[in-house]
Amino acid sequence: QQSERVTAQQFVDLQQGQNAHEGFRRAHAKGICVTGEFRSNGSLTDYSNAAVFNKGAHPFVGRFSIAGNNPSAPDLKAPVRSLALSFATSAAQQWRIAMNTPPVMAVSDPHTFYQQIKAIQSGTIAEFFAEHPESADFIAWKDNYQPSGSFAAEQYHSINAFYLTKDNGDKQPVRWAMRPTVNVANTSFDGDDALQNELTERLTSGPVIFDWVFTLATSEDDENDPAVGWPESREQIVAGQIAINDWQKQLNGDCHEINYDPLVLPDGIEATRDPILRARSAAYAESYRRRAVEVFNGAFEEQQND
Ligand code: HEM
Repeated sequence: QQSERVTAQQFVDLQQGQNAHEGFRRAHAKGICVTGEFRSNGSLTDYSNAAVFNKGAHPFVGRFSIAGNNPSAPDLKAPVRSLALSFATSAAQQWRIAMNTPPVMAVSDPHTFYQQIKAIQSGTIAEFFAEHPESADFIAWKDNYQPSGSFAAEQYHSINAFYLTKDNGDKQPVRWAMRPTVNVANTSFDGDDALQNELTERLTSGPVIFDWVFTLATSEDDENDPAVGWPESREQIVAGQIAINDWQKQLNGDCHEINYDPLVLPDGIEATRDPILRARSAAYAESYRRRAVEVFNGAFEEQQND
């Protein structure tokens, strides 16, 4: 059955909870800014006009985060870890990407996702899953997922599909993932900032590298449904590697004022009709508007004078 429709404001009200943390993102509130470059090998230029795929190095401003609305939450307790990237090849050609550790969502539309968040908050998620057969792929992932000891050792997924496009009208639906190049089963870091501290320590000895892997859908796959995984036999193309070189604390870092809106796309990448993408864009804008007003009104004045 179709869930009741919800607005971006209702989403953000629900996500921020009773006591909003002023000036912070209403979801993925705890994070760390990073910078680096995408070293493109040029292998996607047959599929897309996006300048980012031209062979060479393309800088980005990124952010590792954990899901949740609390900017001081314990890193190792979060069920989902995330990586966001922002490429700006020119003022008009920007690409904002926000990825999570699960490869799929548990539901296919925003209104049902709203009900899922309510179920998590009220402790009834088992009942929710029992009533939602479309959650099967998500649950299969969740049951096998072992959180690693490092942001560098997770695999981050686009979840939603997009089109790679060419000027001649060719359109290839894809999902992508950042595939880690290190294996870190556990960490010796503890405390609330274990993952951030592990990352900053790791970066003192060199960049953190991921392979950027694109999976090409066939006509058998529904690119508009983020809850259904695609068969492992689908063709994959490694477009190059992202290399993260440096970090900044989020409050004074370059990522803080970026809204990683998944509909900010350059020429050569287009949105699918997946309704979650529109809901994300609207909710991120609402969250951004709230935090921007609070920062303007002095939410961080004390911290910035430290
Ligand atoms: C309807 C579904 C969703 C809603 C309503 C939603 C909502 C939000 C909101 C309100 C923010 C804070 C934005 C800001 O203030 O800058 C956020 C951040 C984020 N979301 Fe979502 N989200 C949804 C689905 C997803 C999905 C499917 C993914 C992964 C592919 C995702 C990944 C992220 C990440 C990584 C961030 C943090 C980005 C950053 O570092 O700034 N979200 N989300």
